[in-house]
Amino acid sequence: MSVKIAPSLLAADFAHLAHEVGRVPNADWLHVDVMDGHFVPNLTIGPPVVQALRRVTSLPLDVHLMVEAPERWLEAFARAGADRLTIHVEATVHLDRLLRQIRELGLHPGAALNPATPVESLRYVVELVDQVLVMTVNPGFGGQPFIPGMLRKVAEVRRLLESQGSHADVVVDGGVDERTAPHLVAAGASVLVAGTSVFGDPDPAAALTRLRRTARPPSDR
Ligand SMILES: O=C(CO)[C@H](O)[C@H](O)COP(=O)(O)O
Ligand SMILES: [Fe+2]
Repeated sequence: MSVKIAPSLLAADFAHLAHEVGRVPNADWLHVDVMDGHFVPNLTIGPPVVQALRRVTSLPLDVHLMVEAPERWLEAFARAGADRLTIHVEATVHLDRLLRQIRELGLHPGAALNPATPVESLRYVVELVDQVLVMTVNPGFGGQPFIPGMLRKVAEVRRLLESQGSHADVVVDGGVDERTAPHLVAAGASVLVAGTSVFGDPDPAAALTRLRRTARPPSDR
């Protein structure tokens, strides 16, 4: 299974988003971080920006909702043209219902875990998700250092999925770079979200290619 790379636009130049999207033609997905100033202490972007991005790219738009009461926003992001919609398990007491709603809207549902949230919280929704996002930093900001303990968690998520016959993607988000990527892939990650390590590079496409290479087995680099 080849690893997918999803550059995070959080680290791109917001004044020139269309240009930034054009700098990562080799991406598999584009990761869009939505923050509401409540679930996380930061505010970013909403459906109008996703709609604008939809007009300038055919890459899958992977929307990561870091918002309270995500049920208020599912339809709006579906209408805006999101392809994949990930909600945090900590943000709702109706995880099962919302994951089903995302599927009914025609999108790929995802569930995200903050660093302190146990993998066990996913046990009864495995069949409802196309991806599990493991936060490898605390959500809210780009450019933070990777939390090493999350490697064990990635492996635990992969084991839980496999135990139920699920081939859902395991997405890792936060502090992913050429140093951490090989460990994350070895632990079971299949999608690497990378903001700073891609858009912080003068040549984001080259940085993405390097990241993809480090994610391969050493014999295949
Ligand atoms: O969800 C996020 C933050 O909450 C971002 O996707 C993540 O931080 C990516 O940024 P970086 O690669 O710079 O760590
Ligand atoms: Fe994210």
